[in-house]
Amino acid sequence: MFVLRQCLTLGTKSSIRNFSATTNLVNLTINEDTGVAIMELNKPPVNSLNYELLEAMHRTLVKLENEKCPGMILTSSSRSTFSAGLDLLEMYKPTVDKARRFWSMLQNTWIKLYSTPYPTVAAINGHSPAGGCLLAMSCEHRIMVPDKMIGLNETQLGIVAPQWFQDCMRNIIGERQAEKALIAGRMFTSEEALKIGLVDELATDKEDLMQKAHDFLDEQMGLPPLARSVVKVGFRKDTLSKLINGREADIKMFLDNVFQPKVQESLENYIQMLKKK
Ligand SMILES: CCCC/C=C/CC(=O)SCCNC(=O)CCNC(=O)[C@H](O)C(C)(C)COP(=O)(O)OP(=O)(O)OC[C@H]1O[C@@H](n2cnc3c(N)ncnc32)[C@H](O)[C@@H]1OP(=O)(O)O
Repeated sequence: MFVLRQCLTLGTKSSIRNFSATTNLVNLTINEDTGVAIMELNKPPVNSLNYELLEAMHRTLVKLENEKCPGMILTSSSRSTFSAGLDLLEMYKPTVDKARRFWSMLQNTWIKLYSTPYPTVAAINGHSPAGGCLLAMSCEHRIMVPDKMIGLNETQLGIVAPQWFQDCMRNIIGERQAEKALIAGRMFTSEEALKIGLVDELATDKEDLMQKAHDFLDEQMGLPPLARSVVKVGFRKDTLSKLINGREADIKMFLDNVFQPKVQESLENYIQMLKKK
């Protein structure tokens, strides 16, 4: 196993097949011996989730499903950030069609990621606010490097985390902790996130992060896959069905919300603040 992992980090061609989604927004590396996939988000500088990145992720997840992927690590090519969440520019003064198309692709991608039968682990190598936190929470296991921030901070931006974002958090950290975190739009340090169970492990650095992610997958891939996946999907089905059966209502809620003048004002101020940093 050690030899294989070393091949993986060094990128030895004999055991690694590199598949790049047609855009390079997602780098997909599949280990030919183990089948383990590493899905690396690659939209510099901070992997903000715009339509194109979400679509590339969706396409990659469909490919992994078709190829009967045995396990997947979700990570980022950015040095500072796992994902900065939804691309604010997709929500700032969009047309109705653009906003609808964007939200629908976000739903598609989340449904695919949350319902994967195979084990998934988020190797969180940087900050992970809002939609970034959603991606991490949609994996089965979360490992994070120290001194970064994670959480659903929407309230602090004057926007509301959609119900399914909230449900994902509630499923992981429980009703009371989720209520407090969501009302405040609280961001947690890696260490705080570990304490409340929002992440499962801390890693010392990127190498340790990937090692721990592989260890998690090794353990999961040793379990009978069908039984494993039935239990996983069983636990997630209520949260999934709520969105799947209410997709149109969820889009409507997003559109009603995003076009409110107060929301547009908050987005504008926030974008300006980020640009001035
Ligand atoms: C209406 C209902 C919708 C409900 C749901 C919303 C869910 C969401 O996901 S909303 C998005 C929430 N995201 C955030 O609050 C994160 C904002 N970004 C940051 O806090 C920081 O960028 C960072 C901690 C992630 C990284 O910090 P770092 O110092 O490394 O990078 P920066 O210099 O801040 O940013 C670089 C560059 O990227 C732009 N940018 C950052 N985040 C976003 C984003 N989410 N969307 C679009 N663009 C983003 C930032 O403006 C900088 O751009 P320039 O280089 O042009 O200045």
